[in-house]
Amino acid sequence: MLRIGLIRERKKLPDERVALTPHQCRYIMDKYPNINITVEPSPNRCFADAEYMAEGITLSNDMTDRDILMGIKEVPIDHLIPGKTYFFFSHTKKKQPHNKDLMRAMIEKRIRMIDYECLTHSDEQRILGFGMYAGIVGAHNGLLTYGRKHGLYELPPAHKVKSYQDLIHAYEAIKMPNIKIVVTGSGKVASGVLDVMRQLDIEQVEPMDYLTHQYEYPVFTHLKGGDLYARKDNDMFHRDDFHAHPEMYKCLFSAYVNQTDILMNGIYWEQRIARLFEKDDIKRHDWRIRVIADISCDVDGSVPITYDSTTIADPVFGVDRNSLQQVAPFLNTKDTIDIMAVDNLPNELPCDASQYFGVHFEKYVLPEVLSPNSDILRRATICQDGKLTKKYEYLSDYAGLAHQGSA
Ligand SMILES: NC(=O)c1ccc[n+]([C@@H]2O[C@H](COP(=O)([O-])OP(=O)(O)OC[C@H]3O[C@@H](n4cnc5c(N)ncnc54)[C@H](O)[C@@H]3O)[C@@H](O)[C@H]2O)c1
Repeated sequence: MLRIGLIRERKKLPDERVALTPHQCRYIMDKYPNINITVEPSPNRCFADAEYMAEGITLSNDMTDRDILMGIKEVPIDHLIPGKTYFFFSHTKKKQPHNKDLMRAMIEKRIRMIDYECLTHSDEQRILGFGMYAGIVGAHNGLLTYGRKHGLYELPPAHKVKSYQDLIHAYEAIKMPNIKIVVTGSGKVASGVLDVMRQLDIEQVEPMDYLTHQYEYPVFTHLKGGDLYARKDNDMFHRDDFHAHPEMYKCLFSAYVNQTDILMNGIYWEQRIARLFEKDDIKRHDWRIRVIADISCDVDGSVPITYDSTTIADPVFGVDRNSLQQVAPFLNTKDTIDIMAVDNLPNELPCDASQYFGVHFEKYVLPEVLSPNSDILRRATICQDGKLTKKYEYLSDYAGLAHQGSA
């Protein structure tokens, strides 16, 4: 029997998401009679304890008999049960300073840590994530902000509705003005943004048409790697070369700033990659962008006027184009740009996001959990038996292990 426990989220601002919905727990227990799932009660989860009970799932505050414990965000150190296998987003693989103590505690408590973020197919594509819902909510927030800034239409905030379906319903009552939108990125975030574009019947056009035509209806163009970057020496784009040597590439976004009303940014970004524009560019007399939904949300990153991340409660700030200073949002003037930079977007639609996550866990990860020798789990295991695994030995200093043999 494999005993799984769904643990309660305990971060200061508790997350409402959960790895498996009540219905998914029931489905898994019916499909695999050798799996038993118990749920730790929680007052904050988007599915009530009673919904798990209604599916015949046991609730318990005692998780010590479980083989595998599944959460979403970092588990507080004093709640880590020694020797257990945990699945959650540990945010340790980039040596994030705020999780150094957690990393050390996991080693000390001989935890087997399997990080959702590190679960990949053999081509390195991630198996699990909430990017799709970050894209959906981020695009929605961007459109909401544009409507409010210009007094054109009102949309309900995503966290005030029950599901994405309710947002889609709200779109039926909106006639979008003939604006132009750029969508950047090629991952799960971008697919979420594209879904919202489709739901609103916003027409997709090719980048060249976008740059050279004006339309009587709303349009968007989708800029992927080759549309956004070119090698400085020969103007070419090769994906693998770009990933290996991003500093050799220049960004081509400048051509779009005088043709775009909303930028929906969903790119992967790191310091070596050129920004989409520089701060002073927003002073350009032909600058047209009024709203930026910075879903990537790298502070001072690809969007240099993302001065800070924002919250679900207070999602938007303005930036004055002349002073470059932060100002109030929703001012109906050409002199300001509104930035939406919420860093936990999927939490605005926690039930839908959890459902999406659980489906992928059940399809692609659970069979691996049941297999005696899973490469997928091996690659995603950061530590076990008091040691880092070979792939993560580069975390030795961070984990407080001066020099170790691999687990
Ligand atoms: N604001 C939020 O709440 C929120 C939520 C989820 C994700 N995000 C952010 O959005 C961004 C995009 O996320 P996603 O889920 O679409 O990512 P993803 O993993 O689905 O896609 C990343 C894409 O970037 C490309 N890429 C370019 N250079 C790369 C490199 N050096 N290494 C790896 N991939 C590279 C990949 O080919 C891939 O297509 C990320 O920065 C992520 O942190 C924000």
